[in-house]
Amino acid sequence: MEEGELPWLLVNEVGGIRGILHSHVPFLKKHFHLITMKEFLENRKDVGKMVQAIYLWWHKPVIDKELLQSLPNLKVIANSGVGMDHLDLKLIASFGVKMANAPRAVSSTTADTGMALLLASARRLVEVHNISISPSMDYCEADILGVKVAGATLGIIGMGRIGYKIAVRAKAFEMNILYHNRTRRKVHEEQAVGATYCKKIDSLLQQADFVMLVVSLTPQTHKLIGKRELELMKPTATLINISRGAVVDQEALVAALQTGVIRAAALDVTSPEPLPRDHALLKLKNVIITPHLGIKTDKATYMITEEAVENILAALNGLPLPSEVLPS
Ligand SMILES: O=C(O)C(=O)CO
Repeated sequence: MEEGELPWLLVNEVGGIRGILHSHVPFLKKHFHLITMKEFLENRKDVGKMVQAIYLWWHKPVIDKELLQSLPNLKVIANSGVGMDHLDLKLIASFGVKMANAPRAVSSTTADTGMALLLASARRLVEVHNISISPSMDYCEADILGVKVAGATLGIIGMGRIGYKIAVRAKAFEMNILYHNRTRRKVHEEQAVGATYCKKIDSLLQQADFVMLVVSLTPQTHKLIGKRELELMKPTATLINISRGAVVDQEALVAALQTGVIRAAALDVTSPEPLPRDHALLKLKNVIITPHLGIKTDKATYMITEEAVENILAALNGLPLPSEVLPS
């Protein structure tokens, strides 16, 4: 690379379903020479050795051994979100490549998504919207009775940054808050949001009216919520998932929703995404599904790009990465 030339940043595409947003391009171009996967694949040899960084947008491009081998000067991969379960962290590290995520940018907006799903499910917003726009607009009162949120108990499984921000929001909605986390929060943090620690998930499941999943997907959390756990929940309880689809045994969830083991589910994440159009979950009235809305607001996505740039520039300048992720 010539002195003064911008470092080369590989992105999947610009625009489209899996491309970075057009509105982020001017900012990225201030710092990098942008190159898309299509341009890279057309001229692998010449472009490959120029690329020093990758910005992953919604898990794309796929990082595999072949790609890593074709990028001999790659220094860093920045992810446009907090979950890194789509990456083989050990493989990437074995190429001497650093990795970063974007925890600062994502937490408030993802917490908002969780609360939006909780409220929408409690008050059956999708069902009543459909009633409201139907030609007959006919309903009896029982059709629209929801669940009272104030005074209800929310069980948060995963009390990291996002989980904590959900607790902040739930407190404002006058909910009682239980949480489970690998490590207990400090007492003053618990007190600030009025949250009670449950060492055992089972006790949280038995008490909560709403259970919100906010854990990362790891081998330990894969199918964390299965038939047994669903059966521990109250028949009046609602499951909300904003983590990853694979944290729930989806077949068990379908059965639980069909047979009244639990009241309802609100899912921002499924496995796979999107679900096949004939999937049983899409046919249930007591389910709300959103398309991994997570962080998707204009401001939060822009902040993610800013956080990614900050991490990439740190890595390229040999400085500590503000949000480095190490293989466990
Ligand atoms: O940050 C992430 O990994 C998300 O999935 C946000 O929804």
